Amino acid sequence: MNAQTLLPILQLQDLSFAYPGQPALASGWCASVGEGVTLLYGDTGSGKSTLLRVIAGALPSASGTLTLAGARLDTEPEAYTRNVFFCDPAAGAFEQLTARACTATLSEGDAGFDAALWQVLVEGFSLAPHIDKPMYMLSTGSKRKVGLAAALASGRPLVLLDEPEGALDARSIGCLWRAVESLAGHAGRAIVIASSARLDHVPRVALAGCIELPLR
Ligand SMILES: Nc1ncnc2c1ncn2[C@@H]1O[C@H](COP(=O)(O)OP(=O)(O)OP(=O)(O)O)[C@@H](O)[C@H]1O
Repeated sequence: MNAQTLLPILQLQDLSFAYPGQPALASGWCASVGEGVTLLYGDTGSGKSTLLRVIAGALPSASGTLTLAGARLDTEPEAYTRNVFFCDPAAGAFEQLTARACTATLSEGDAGFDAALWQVLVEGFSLAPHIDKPMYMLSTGSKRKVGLAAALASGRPLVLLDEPEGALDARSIGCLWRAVESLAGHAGRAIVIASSARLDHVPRVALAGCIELPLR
């Protein structure tokens, strides 16, 4: 546990998780995530994606207390999950929706969704020609861009990004980090980026904290 804290947005207390028959990926773990960008760093297979899913409330077999922007996952699951953006559009749940409709679904209940920023990201990610196509017609990279544009335009207090550079072209990677940089200074907002790279190659994004796997 070595997350540094400004204002805690996410608090994890006594968190434990193991897949059936496997060693624990987290055991009695405590951490706070504050405003700005926190890196969730670890080698391939160390558990980054799993921990993002636990934090998103998508793996209910985890134990412990997770509190996000004042809402506890165990006692106020709807309020908790409304406060977090996490999605993997390449995973297949949105195949029959257009990219625009997928975005509308992902931003449901998000009063702070920034439609103007989303439009800028659609242009920056070269998504405009694809935005009214069904997701099944999009490449893996374009699907990931749809998810990233929705994530970065989200007004939810916590945004979880899993290997955000994956399958992106160089221009889109530039757009991604410019957006992350500008969001990093927003009060009441935290971005957790899972990556097997330390992000040293992104000098413009100053990290507020780093959580390193395996958790100790
Ligand atoms: N649904 C699952 N059921 C059982 N074991 C799983 C499942 N998903 C992942 N695992 C295992 O849990 C461990 C952590 O996987 P996870 O995908 O969270 O790691 P990661 O750090 O995100 O890896 P990568 O960098 O390759 O994405 C791995 O040993 C993986 O095989």
